[in-house]
Amino acid sequence: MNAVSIHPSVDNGVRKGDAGFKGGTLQCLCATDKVEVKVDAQVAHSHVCGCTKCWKPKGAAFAVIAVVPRDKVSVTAHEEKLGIVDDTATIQRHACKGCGVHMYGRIENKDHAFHGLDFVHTELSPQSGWEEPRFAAFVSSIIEGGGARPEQMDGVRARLNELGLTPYDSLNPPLMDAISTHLAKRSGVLKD
Ligand SMILES: N[C@@H](CCC(=O)N[C@@H](CSCO)C(=O)NCC(=O)O)C(=O)O
Ligand SMILES: [Zn+2]
Ligand SMILES: [Zn+2]
Repeated sequence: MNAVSIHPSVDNGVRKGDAGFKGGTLQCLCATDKVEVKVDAQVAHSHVCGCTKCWKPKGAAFAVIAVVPRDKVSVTAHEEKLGIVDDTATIQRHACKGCGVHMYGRIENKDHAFHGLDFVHTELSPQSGWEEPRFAAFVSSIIEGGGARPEQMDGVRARLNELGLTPYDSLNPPLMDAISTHLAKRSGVLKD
């Protein structure tokens, strides 16, 4: 049974980003007429994600994904090649119709805890210095997506721990708490 590749950018160890990094560009994988997206800030909450919806490079079980304020994200070339993958999903992923890469994911629902943040794949950038992934989300989902067999999961979680990417089967506690806090305020359970 072949070893599971977490993601090519972390399989040999996680390289730290630069605290002073101020952003850069993302490019799709088409050979010509690349879609280009400018991200004018360092990202936050970078993580590897095993969910079935996030774009992953070929052979990788996980995506690398992070968030950035939506007003820092702009499409600077070949916007005409972008289409929404699934407009019923919470995160509307704008993908290149040529190569399939997701250029940014946006939450349009104003009542969502993460409204105002876009999801981006920093590996699409020629610049280095982006915040490194710090945890692993939706680890069990890699079975659902075909990235691993159930009996490989102990090894996958051990490798994630070794890489310093604590594995969770949802998002990490701070992000899950943020979602829950938002819902508790909306329902009135949590006041002020
Ligand atoms: N088992 C499902 C879970 C998918 C899921 O909930 N993914 C999260 C995180 S994506 C980035 O971390 C999510 O918020 N999804 C909303 C959306 O994708 O629109 C599966 O794996 O499919
Ligand atoms: Zn493309
Ligand atoms: Zn995901």
